[in-house]
Order: sequence, then structure tokens, then C-alpha cells
Amino acid sequence: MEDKKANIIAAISILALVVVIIAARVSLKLSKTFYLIAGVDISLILAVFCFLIIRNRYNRERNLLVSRFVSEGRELRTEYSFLRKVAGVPTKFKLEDLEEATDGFRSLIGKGGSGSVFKGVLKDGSQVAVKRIEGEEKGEREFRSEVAAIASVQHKNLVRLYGYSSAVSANRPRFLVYEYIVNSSLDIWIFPEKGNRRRSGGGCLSWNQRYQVAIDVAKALAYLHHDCRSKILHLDVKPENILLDGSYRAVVTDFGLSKLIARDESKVLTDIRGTRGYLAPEWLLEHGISEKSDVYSYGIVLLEMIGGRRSISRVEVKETGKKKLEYFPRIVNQKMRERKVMEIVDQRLVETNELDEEEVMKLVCVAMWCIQEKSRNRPDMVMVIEMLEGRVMVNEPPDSDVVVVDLLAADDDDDGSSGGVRRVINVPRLQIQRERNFRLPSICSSIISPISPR
Ligand SMILES: Nc1ncnc2c1ncn2[C@@H]1O[C@H](COP(=O)(O)OP(=O)(O)OP(=O)(O)O)[C@@H](O)[C@H]1O
Repeated sequence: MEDKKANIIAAISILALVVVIIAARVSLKLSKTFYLIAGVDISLILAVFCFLIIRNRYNRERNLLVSRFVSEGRELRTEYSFLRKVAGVPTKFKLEDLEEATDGFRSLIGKGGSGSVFKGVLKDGSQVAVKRIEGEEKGEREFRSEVAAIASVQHKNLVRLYGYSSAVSANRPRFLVYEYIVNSSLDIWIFPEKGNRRRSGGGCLSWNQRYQVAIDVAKALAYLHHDCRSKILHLDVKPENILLDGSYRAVVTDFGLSKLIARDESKVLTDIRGTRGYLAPEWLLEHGISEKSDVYSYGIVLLEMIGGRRSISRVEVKETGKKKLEYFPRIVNQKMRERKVMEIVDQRLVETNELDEEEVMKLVCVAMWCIQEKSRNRPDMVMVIEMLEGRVMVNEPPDSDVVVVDLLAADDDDDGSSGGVRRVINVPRLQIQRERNFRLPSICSSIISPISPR
């Protein structure tokens, strides 16, 4: 634009100078004054020409430089974003980017205890799951260090965190941006649809697929527990946090509750967090939690995959018509002792006639080892993989006298509509003191019950 203006001004000036020469020639004839004016005019015209030539050359060079810088900058940006991806550095997204990606947070794909999850597509075409974290009270620094820890974890059976968006003001939500996993979570593939509660998608995973999922999840947890710089406890292992990719391979998600612990620390004390039905007994005891608490939750998930039912469910007593809580691990324990494991397998799988009783027994035994009441009796996840992949023989687990039936699982208000799953967040950790008048608070007033056959 500037160049065009300068060129027009130069052309007008040259034209004006030529007009001046012609006018001088007409009025002054070939006098001395005419030659003087003509000389000055011609010098000015030459000066304007020179100016135009120099200016155009300068502009051309400048434009060349600019375009070189732009393309170099673009290359640098591409390289930087590539390196970020390789290094797993999370991207900081603007709220507008996420609004655009999710079409204004329109396509809700799930809702959990800590927020809602929306499907989205980023500018580069990659599909993402955007989790809006609601009611989060963490400070910005704590949030960022958690994001960095999650993003630094890279394993094919762990969901990838692409980035995050910080809260712009105190009451605005934060977002986590994950890779999108197409087949949603394991729960809709192992639990049959209930009554009139409709859900979209899902079906019945075959035995082989379930067995493969068991191995995938074990590998993800073994990596978190044993192969990361700091040991990472998941603390909320449950079917809703196990996603299935296009080939029905498991991808573990939701490190929202994860705890990083130093390698030399074997146990940590923390507030009770996690989900009812999957919490290990030690959450309520004073000796703290460890990676073995994840092993316990994993064992419960194994049993749920085998049985196609929740570990705790309400069933109707025929005689009275009343509902009572049924604890599936107790039933499994009994059937295992009676050598009748096929009776506890998901009926839909039994009908396919594709079951190998020996493999079922192996998975049941591994699950029962994982839910041993004493954490030291449970295998670690590396041992679980060895057992599942057949490199280590699986012995029959001991018959526990007492299992603390997940103290947080039973709740008198539960009408069963939650399917036995409820999130427990930040319940202050119980300080169990051996005092004479000590009573368990109402949240855990229920059951310590025998698991051995009655
Ligand atoms: N990366 C993802 N790709 C595809 N679907 C996802 C992804 N992450 C979550 N979802 C879907 O969103 C649902 C809710 O996820 P979210 O992690 O918020 O909830 P949750 O695990 O059920 O609850 P909580 O946060 O209380 O543990 C999941 O069950 C799953 O169906």
C-alpha cells in the first residue's frame, strides 16, 4: 500500500516537472532562465527516478527477507510442536480453542465425579476428549505440576494427555485434553444394560478380549508402580477408568487422583479418595496405602470382568421381597473352593461355549490373590502379568477368614441405582485409635464380614 502511494506521488511529481518545462519553453522561449529551470527540472526528474529504483530494490530485498523469516518461523514452530509431542510436553490451550474444538461443549461423552467429558476435534484434525474439571479447589501450581506428571507418563496402555487449560479466573473451570479413545469405557462392555436405563454403545466383550484387557491393565499399572521415575499410584482403578480403543485394547485413564510417591517411600497416608466398591481395606486402617491398594482394586475389576456384574449389588430376596446387598467376591470364593467356577462366569459368555475352564480358574485365582485382605499377601503387578501370561504357576489363594467388605461400599441410602458405584472424594482419613470408646463413623459403620463359606 505504502509502495503504491510512493509510486503515484513520484509519477505525479515527474509529470508536474515535465509540465513546468513545457510551460517554461512556451513562456520563456529559449532564454537563459528557461535553460536554468529545465536543468533543475531534469535533475529533479532524475533524482525521482533514482529514488524509485533504490526504493524498489530495497523493498524487494526486505520482502525476500521477511518471507524467509516467516517460513523459518513456521518451520521452527512446526519443529517445536513436534518436539513437544515427542517429549510429551502438554500444550496450554486457550478456552476459545477448546470451545471451537468441542463446538461449544456440545457433544458430552461422559460425566464423572470430577467433571464432564466432551468430544472434540483440534485444528490439526486430531480427536480429543476434553474433561471439564468442576469444583476443583487445587491451586494453579499444584494443578500444573499434576498435569506435567500425567503428561510425562507414556505407555501404550495409558491415555495420553495432550494439554490443559488453566482457569482464567477463580470461578472458571479448568480443562484437561486427552487423546480420544473410540470405544468408551469397559463398564459398558462387561455389564449388561440394566432395566430401562438405556445407554449408547457398548455390548458384550468376549472372553479372549476380557483376558487381553486384564493383561493390558496389569501392564499399565505395573508401569506406573515400577517403571516411572516416581512411583505413581492410580488410586481409582475401576471399569469406568479403563477405556477401549478400536481393537478393544485397554487404555487406563483418569489419573485425577494419582499420587506420586518417592521410590523409597513404600506407603503414604492420604485422605480417602477413590470409588466405593474398589477401595482396599487399608484405606480405613492406619498403616497407609501403597501400590498394593491399586492391586486390590484391579482384583475387583477382574472379578467384575469374569462375572459381568458389579462386586456389590442389591438383589431381591424371593421370600421377603426385600433387597439385600450381595458381595460377589464372597460368592466367587465359595464357588472356587467347591470347584464350580463356571457358575460365576458371565452367563452371556457361558452361552458362547468358548470358555476354557482352566483359564477361568486361573483368572479367578489371580483376582482372589489380588484382593487378599493383607496387602503384603497380594502380588505386585509385575507378578500378576507373569501369572496371566503363563510364566508363573498360579496357586490357589488362601481362604481368608475375614475380609473387610469394602467398608465404604455399603451405604444405607443406596437404592441400587448407582449400580454399586459411587465416588468418594476427600473423606478425611480415619485415625483409628485404640481407645475404649472408639466407634467407626457412620460412613463405615457397616460390615466386617466373613468371606469363608458359611
Ligand atoms: N479419553 C477419552 N476418550 C473417550 N472417552 C472418554 C475419555 N475419557 C473419558 N471418557 C468417557 O467419559 C466418561 C467419564 O469420564 P471421567 O473420567 O470423567 O469419569 P469417571 O471416571 O466415571 O468418574 P470419576 O472422575 O468420578 O472417576 C468415561 O466413563 C468415558 O466413557
